[in-house]
Amino acid sequence: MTTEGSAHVVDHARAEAAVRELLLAIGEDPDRDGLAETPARVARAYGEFFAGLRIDAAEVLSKTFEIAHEEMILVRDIEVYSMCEHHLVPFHGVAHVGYIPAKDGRVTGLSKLARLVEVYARRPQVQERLTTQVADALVEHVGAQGVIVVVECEHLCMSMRGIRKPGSRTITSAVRGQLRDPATRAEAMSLLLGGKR
Ligand SMILES: Nc1nc2c(ncn2[C@@H]2O[C@H](COP(=O)(O)OP(=O)(O)OP(=O)(O)O)[C@@H](O)[C@H]2O)c(=O)[nH]1
Ligand SMILES: [Zn+2]
Repeated sequence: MTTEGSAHVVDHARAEAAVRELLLAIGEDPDRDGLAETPARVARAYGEFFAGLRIDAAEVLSKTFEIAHEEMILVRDIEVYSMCEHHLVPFHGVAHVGYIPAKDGRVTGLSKLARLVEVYARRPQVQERLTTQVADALVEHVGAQGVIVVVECEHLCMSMRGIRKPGSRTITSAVRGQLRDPATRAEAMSLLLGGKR
């Protein structure tokens, strides 16, 4: 998980004051034993939740290497934890990221695909933007000739509040370049769903 340096991503004093205010707003006593350290804990947790705001996708994808592979590379079932920007509650699920390398056959490390998902998930987000940002970063920084990103998440803002429909899952996809071609896209989808359905 990409949480390195996360302790520094929020203004702790400000976050702690805000959490204390929230506790007062809901009618709690922020000084009672169990809550006394909560503002500090929440500030640290927010440092992790939003660590992606301070990580540059270009840097994550800066190292590539030559393996002369010109076919699709797909990493499936990358766990996603993000925060809905409307309600600041989590949405979570999986991302599948596939790409066709640049013409020069240079690829990025497999773990970097998961790190890339983290960069954009660990921000106030909507699922559509997360999906397109991951796709666009692979085109921009790796020179991918084609990209497919599929994200499938449950939004707690739809489960534990509001419409209260636990178990509903939202699926978003983004395709770029050669993956727009129906045959290539069909191959990607079969790899993506392979062994699952
Ligand atoms: N498109 C999209 N919508 C999202 C995402 N996360 C949450 N939402 C939706 O954002 C909308 C915000 O709607 P509002 O009417 O402004 O807020 P609300 O009154 O809290 O809405 P309800 O959730 O319907 O109670 C809701 O319909 C949420 O389901 C997301 O990732 N993508
Ligand atoms: Zn929400």
